[in-house]
Amino acid sequence: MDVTQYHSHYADSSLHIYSLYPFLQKATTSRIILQQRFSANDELVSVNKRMAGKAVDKPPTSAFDFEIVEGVSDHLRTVVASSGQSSPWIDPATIKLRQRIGRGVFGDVWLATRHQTTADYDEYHEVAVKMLHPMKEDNINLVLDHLANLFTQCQGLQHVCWLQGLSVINGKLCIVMKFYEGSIGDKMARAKGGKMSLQDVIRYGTDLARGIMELHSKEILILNLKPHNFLLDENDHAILGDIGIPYLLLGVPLLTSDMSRRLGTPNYMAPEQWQPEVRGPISFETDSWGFGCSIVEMLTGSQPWSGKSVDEIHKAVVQKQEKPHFPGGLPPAVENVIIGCFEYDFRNRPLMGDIFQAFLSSPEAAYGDGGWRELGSLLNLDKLSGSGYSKWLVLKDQLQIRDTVRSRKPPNSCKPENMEVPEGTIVGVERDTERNGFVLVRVHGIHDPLRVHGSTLERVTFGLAAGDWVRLEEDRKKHSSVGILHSIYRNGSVAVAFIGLETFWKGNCSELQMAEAFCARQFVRLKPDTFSPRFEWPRKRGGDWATGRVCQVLPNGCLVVNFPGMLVFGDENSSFLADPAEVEIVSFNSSAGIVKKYKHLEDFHWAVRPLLVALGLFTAMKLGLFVGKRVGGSKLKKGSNLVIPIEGQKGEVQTAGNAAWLPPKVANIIFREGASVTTTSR
Ligand SMILES: Nc1ncnc2c1ncn2[C@@H]1O[C@H](COP(=O)(O)OP(=O)(O)OP(=O)(O)O)[C@@H](O)[C@H]1O
Repeated sequence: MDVTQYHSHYADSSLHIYSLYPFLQKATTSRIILQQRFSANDELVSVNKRMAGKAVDKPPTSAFDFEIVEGVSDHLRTVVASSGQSSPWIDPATIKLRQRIGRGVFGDVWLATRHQTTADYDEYHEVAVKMLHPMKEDNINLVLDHLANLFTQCQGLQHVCWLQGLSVINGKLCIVMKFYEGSIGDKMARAKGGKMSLQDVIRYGTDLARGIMELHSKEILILNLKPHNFLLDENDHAILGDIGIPYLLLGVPLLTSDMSRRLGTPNYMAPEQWQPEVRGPISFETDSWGFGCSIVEMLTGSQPWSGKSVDEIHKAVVQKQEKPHFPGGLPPAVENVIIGCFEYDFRNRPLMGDIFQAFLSSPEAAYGDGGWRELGSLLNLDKLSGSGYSKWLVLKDQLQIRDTVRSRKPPNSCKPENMEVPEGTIVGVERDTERNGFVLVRVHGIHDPLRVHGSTLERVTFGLAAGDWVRLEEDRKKHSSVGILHSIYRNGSVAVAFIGLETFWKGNCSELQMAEAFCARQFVRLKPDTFSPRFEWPRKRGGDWATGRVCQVLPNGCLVVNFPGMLVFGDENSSFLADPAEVEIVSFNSSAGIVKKYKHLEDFHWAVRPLLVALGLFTAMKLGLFVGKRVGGSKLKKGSNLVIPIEGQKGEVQTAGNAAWLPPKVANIIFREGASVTTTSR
């Protein structure tokens, strides 16, 4: 293929972008030819001059002396849109990189010039080019495919950075975008104290929530929300500058990758974002966390977790489950929604629509001059978040007439505790309280419908409700076979979270079976047929697998397990993860025989065994002394305390009182009988 064929090839808009890759090497040649054509063609110069108000005087001769047509004309936008854009391809020869303006984990951003020419006009425009880091050749087609899809999805979105096309320059994939005036991050850097007025935060926040909703409606997650990725247009509107590159590159190995930062920028990353296949999956609500962090930064002028290393942030967010601090005194709706953004379990966070509503309902006008009035000290959100289901979780499913419903189980519980509605059908929804109101439920055997608050009910479709534990009929190696159902639509399509998957598994409820539920405080051990568990699992002294206690259930069913029966020293890891498909529940009742029951008792606390051993010795001693005294003729009155002489001790010491050093549960077990044992010195 010669250069002419190559150009006509690209002109064919139906051409699929990844079929172009083998010919990219020729791009440099084609650029030279294009420039020669310009230099020789005075006609084109006069065409330029005819472009009202946007003419350039002479054609550029090098990569750095283009004259720029200010802004991006609507004309160009129309041309791009009307070209059908079935091929988003931009000839690399028409792009001149001028200056690098940023370097991120996924690539560099360049200020560049794009040359566009038709029979009627000839224009040079400033564009921004996001040049992705090099990747293995095998992956290029896959990423191009994703990019082409992203490009199509993003066309016409109002609050998202305008993508002009895709190209490959020097073998690197490039996203060509409109060049914007600057970012919110830049504006903050110039502002006093590095922060913004509440008025601006609410105004920009509303714009951004709109942009995020636009992308979410196309099933695109952004995963990299931060003030430097919020661009400002010529009308001072905030535009989403990152169109979900981390999401796009999910699972694609990059040649130069910092794995800890592959899924976003640490300061803004949600707990599940650090290891989505273990603590995930990532979801729309992952962006709610990033949005919350960005708003906090815009309000305070300091980055969440500023001054902490990546490891420290990981520890704070993922392990200690800490939340960023933010100032009080915000409009109540905004404050509530931001508190919700920092829920550890993403199901309890608001969706972007909820955030948008909260920002929209907080008119900045109510705050006078828009000055930031900081009321009180920083709020620690740890204290604010309550237990139980959040309002945001309940709002995610709107009940409708004819839905089958049942009472919701309390959170962290396997069994329903108050089944006011074991199963019923919605026959009425209160209209004036649509989003969070009462419903009428017809329950079998009860004459009149019950009036119940919608938040206490969950929808049951084909026998399943969100939150149920499910098993995939077909066993798949990559991910666990047991997971948690997150949503079930009325047509039976489902989204399930499984360990091993970074995003939801989507399918039909007919592929699922109910699975045994796990909840906090249950004891679990590896199933006998599990020889190499997915996660590290400790062994007892004898070499058998230890039994642990579930302290948390993650949204994908991953169990966080502690081992109270094992003594932990210093910094040793005290909590482990477990795949629910690999463990079984252990309980006193299910432990057959006295030996197994005793062994299970040892799982409650590491001190049980030494104490019982000590108690056994002690009892033996008591018995020995008693027998000795009987033999020696001394008589103890019935009911009197047993007195044990101890060398060198003065006064009476109640051993039961000494149980204060014991953990309370162990103390209860051992001293439950209320035996009074006294020691005294001779
Ligand atoms: N279309 C654009 N117009 C103007 N400036 C842009 C555009 N896109 C990005 N920028 C700016 O370029 C800089 C670098 O952006 P980039 O997104 O690559 O870096 P980053 O935000 O540091 O890292 P990353 O997003 O990869 O985590 C940012 O300051 C951003 O504001």
